Amino acid sequence: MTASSALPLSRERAVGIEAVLRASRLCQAVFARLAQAQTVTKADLSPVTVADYGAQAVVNALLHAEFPSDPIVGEEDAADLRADARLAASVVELTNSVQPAGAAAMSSDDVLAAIDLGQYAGGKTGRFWTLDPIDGTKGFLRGEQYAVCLALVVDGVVQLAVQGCPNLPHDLAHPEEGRGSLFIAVRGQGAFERHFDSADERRISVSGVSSASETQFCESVEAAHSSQSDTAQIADRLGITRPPVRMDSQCKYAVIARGDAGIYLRVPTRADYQEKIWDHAGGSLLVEEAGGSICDVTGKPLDFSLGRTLKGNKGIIATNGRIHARVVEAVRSVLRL
Ligand SMILES: Nc1ncnc2c1ncn2[C@@H]1O[C@H](COP(=O)(O)O)[C@@H](OP(=O)(O)O)[C@H]1O
Ligand SMILES: [Mg+2]
Ligand SMILES: [Mg+2]
Ligand SMILES: [Mg+2]
Repeated sequence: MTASSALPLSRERAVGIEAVLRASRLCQAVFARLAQAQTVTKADLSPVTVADYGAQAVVNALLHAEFPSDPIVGEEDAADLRADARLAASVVELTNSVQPAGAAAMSSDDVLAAIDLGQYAGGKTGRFWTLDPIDGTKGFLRGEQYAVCLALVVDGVVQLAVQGCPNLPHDLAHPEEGRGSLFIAVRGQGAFERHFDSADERRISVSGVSSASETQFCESVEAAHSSQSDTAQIADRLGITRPPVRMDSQCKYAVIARGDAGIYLRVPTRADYQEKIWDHAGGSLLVEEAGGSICDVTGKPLDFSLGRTLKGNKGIIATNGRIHARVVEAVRSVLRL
């Protein structure tokens, strides 16, 4: 089923899908070409690859061509590329490799300027896009899960999500049967999945389990991003006996939205860490539109209106909805909140 063009945000939805598919193709090409993608280290010590820059250039350029007055809150900026001509040249080559046939090639200046369109501050009025060109860069580098995550925020509320998950199995129990899904949600219109090789969409919904002990929970692979000792205690308190599903990136939101797991926990490892809006905007809408619930570890709704970070929130709890209150109670009790 495909959403009718009469529905709200249908043009944004179609452009978002095209942008995320192009960026996902670019990332897959980088991984295939470079066993060890060229990486540089940003000030926060997170790895960033030529694919992160290229994917941000591709998405921003298309958004800017279609919606020239919409600002963009993107994770990356071109400062390191301006200081490294070789790195910049490989990003320019990559960006041009996924432009449609017949499109004029982007110059180095065009590509760097497109990346830097992502520096908007965000906030509570008007509309802006938020982009994580590769969420889960560490997963990408390991050949595991990562996601290209795009969302549209209007007056502080997420209205559209398009998320590409190139390595995600169509069926987690049968990874050999195919990988690569796109997840799409528009507020009020439901959540959908389509495979990379087909335009057919199917509506997805969260799992129907009504007891937390019967489900599995997901969390980060990286122990520095979420406290795995706290989540083990929370799982214990909920009577969950199955091991956690550890997965990088917002693919975790997709598997909650699709009903593969019932709970996603992200428990802060440091008091001063502020979650970034591009790490949660799209995923949170996917879960809500699939029938689930989301809040922070204190039970507060996520607030995307405060700038580039979720500075009013700490951590994340996303569930299938039916078990939400019970999970929030267990998290608060273990974390003594
Ligand atoms: N100390 C920390 N706590 C929580 N998240 C962190 C973190 N340091 C980095 N991150 C974020 O965790 C994201 C990956 O999420 P996950 O752990 O679910 O795979 C990273 O996104 P990028 O890979 O886009 O940089 C980064 O923004
Ligand atoms: Mg990063
Ligand atoms: Mg991220
Ligand atoms: Mg990223």
